Amino acid sequence: PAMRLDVVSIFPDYLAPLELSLIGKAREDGLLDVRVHDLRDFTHDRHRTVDDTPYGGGAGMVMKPQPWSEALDHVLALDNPSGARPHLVVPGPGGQPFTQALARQLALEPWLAFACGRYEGIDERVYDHAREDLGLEVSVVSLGDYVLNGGEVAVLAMVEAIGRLVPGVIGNAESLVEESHEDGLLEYPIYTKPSSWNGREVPPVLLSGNHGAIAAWRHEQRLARTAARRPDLLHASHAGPHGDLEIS
Ligand SMILES: N#Cc1c(-c2ccc3ccn(Cc4ccc(CN5CCOCC5)cc4)c3c2)n[nH]c1N
Repeated sequence: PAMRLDVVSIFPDYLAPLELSLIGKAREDGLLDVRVHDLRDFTHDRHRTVDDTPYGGGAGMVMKPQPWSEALDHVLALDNPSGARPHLVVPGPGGQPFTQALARQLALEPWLAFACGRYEGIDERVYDHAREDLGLEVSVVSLGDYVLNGGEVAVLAMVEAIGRLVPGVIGNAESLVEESHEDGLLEYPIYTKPSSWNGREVPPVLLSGNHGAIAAWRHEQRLARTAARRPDLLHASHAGPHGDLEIS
């Protein structure tokens, strides 16, 4: 059965890229069932109001609870005769870090619903309502330590990271194995034809056909790159036989 992904946003067009390329193809192949909903469809005033001023003062606006409550009811009722429950994922600057490990966990779930906030965020009672009244698991997740204006960009990234882990979405499965962050080291440099370009040569070892030497060179390159760019990812298990981190 397809993995179902619902996204609620006041900017549904922001999610249009999910109709393209890999995710788009996975949708055509019935591997992913992606539905985008406009939060304003769940307002009832003439101005389709979704925000208001914060109690207790402070800058900016807060998203009102009622539209979110009706949007979640709609998502839960749509094509859901069994009454199954989605895992509600809410992007937020204060959320738990979105990592490859979390992407792998979420890729195992049959149904994810994403709430894209804007302004200063969503009234806290929506989270309480979702957990306590709707019985949903709710996770607040952050892309990283920088400030965005809303959750849509984060959902595009999360849906791509999660979607590509769903079996069948990526053609050759082996490309999923050899990739950064899977065993904690960054990736090695990659090259393709021509072997000489702009007076620059491809490292000869890669043309040697000596697969042992190629594997050793690639591991060495991954260690060096990780040491240079992400020393935080290096730990004892990457030390060489001499107990040192073999970095040239
Ligand atoms: N994922 C992810 C994100 C987001 C993200 C995700 C969702 C929403 C919804 C609204 N915004 C805007 C926004 C920005 C900053 C703040 C903090 N406030 C603290 C108190 O002072 C005022 C500011 C709140 C809301 C969002 C931002 N940002 N960065 C990530 N990695």
